[in-house]
Amino acid sequence: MHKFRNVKLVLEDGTIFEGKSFGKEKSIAGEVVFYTAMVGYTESLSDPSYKGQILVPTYPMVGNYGIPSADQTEGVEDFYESDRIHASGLVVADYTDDFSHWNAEKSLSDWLIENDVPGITGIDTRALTKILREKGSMKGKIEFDDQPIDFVDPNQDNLAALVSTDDVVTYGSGKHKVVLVDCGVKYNIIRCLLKRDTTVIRVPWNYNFNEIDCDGIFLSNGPGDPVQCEETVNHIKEALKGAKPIMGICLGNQLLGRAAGADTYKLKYGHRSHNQPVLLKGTQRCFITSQNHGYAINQETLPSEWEELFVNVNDGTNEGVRHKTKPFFSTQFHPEASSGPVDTEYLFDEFIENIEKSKAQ
Ligand SMILES: NC(=O)CC[C@H](N)C(=O)O
Repeated sequence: MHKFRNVKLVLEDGTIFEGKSFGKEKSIAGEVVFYTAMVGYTESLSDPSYKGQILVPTYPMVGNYGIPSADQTEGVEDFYESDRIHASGLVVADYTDDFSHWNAEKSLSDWLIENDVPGITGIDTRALTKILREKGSMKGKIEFDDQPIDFVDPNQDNLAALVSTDDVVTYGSGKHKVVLVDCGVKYNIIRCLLKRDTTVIRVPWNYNFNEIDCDGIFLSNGPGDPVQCEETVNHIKEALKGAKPIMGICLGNQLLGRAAGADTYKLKYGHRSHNQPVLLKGTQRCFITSQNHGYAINQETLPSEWEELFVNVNDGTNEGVRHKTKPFFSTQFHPEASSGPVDTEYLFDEFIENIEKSKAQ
C-alpha cells in the first residue's frame, strides 16, 4: 500500500508543511503555484502548460469525482487535455479515495501513481496560498525523508520542447487547413478547431510551419518562459510578413507578442482560475475566463501597428493582442476553457471567419 506515508512539502523560503502521501512515493522539485478553480483536477493535471509545476488547488476536497474514461474521438481523448499528467506534483488539503461520478473509472491516487507523480494531502492550503500570494510563486519540493533532493527552477529549461509533439500529426478532414504549432497544446483546442470544419496539422514547436500550404495558423498554449521559444518566435516573425490568419492562446499570445516586438515578463503569482474577468478593449463588455499563466506581455512595449485586445480587470495586465490591419490576434486566457467557463469560445468562430474572408480574397 503506497498511500498515506509521511511526506513533506518544503518551500524555498524554508517553510515546511507535513502531510501524507497519496501518489507516487517519489521526491520531486518544481515551482509551487496555486489555482482557485473549484473543479478540473483532471484537466489541469493533464494540461501540458503545468509541466514542471507543483499544483496547489485551493478548493479543499479533491478526488471526490475520480478520474474519467479514456474514450477518444478522432484520435483525441474526450476528457483529458493530453495523454498524461504533466504537473510534477499535487498538494491538497483533503484527498478522498471515495469517488463517485457517472464517468469515473479510477481514483486520482491510482492515476497519480500510474503517471509517477507524487501527491500530498493534509496540507493547510489556505496558509500555503497566503505565503505564495505574499512572496510570489516559489520553488518547492515534495520530499520523502529517504529521498532528499535539491530545489529546481523549471523555467530555466525549454519546457515547450519537452511536451511538444515529435511528429507532424493530422486530425480531421474539414475544409479549412489549420497548422497548429504545438508548444504543449491542450486537446480542447484541437476539439474546438475540429468542430469548425477544419483539418488540423499539428507540428512540433520548432517546425518551420511557413513551408506548409495552409489557410490559417494556430499558436498553442504551453509551459515555461516564452523567451525559451525563440525558434518559434522567429517562424512567427516570418508569418507576420504575410497575411494568413493567426490565432494564439496563452503561450501563443506571448509568442505572438514577442514576434511583433513586445516584451514579456513574469507575474508575481500568475492567474490560475475559472473566474478571471477580462474587458474587451473599446467596449464595456466583460467576460469571465479560464486562465493558467505565470507570464504576460508588457502592453507598453507593443509596437504601433498592434493594439491590446483584452485587459484583465483585476490587475490591468494584458489579456490579448491584435494587429490593427491584418487578421492576427491572440488571447492570454483560454477560450477553449476545459476546465472553466466557455463564454469566449466564439473567438474560434472569429478565427474561422478570418480564414473564410482571406480565402475569398
Ligand atoms: N497556459 C499557458 O500557455 C501558459 C503560458 C506560459 N507558460 C505562462 O505561464 O505564462
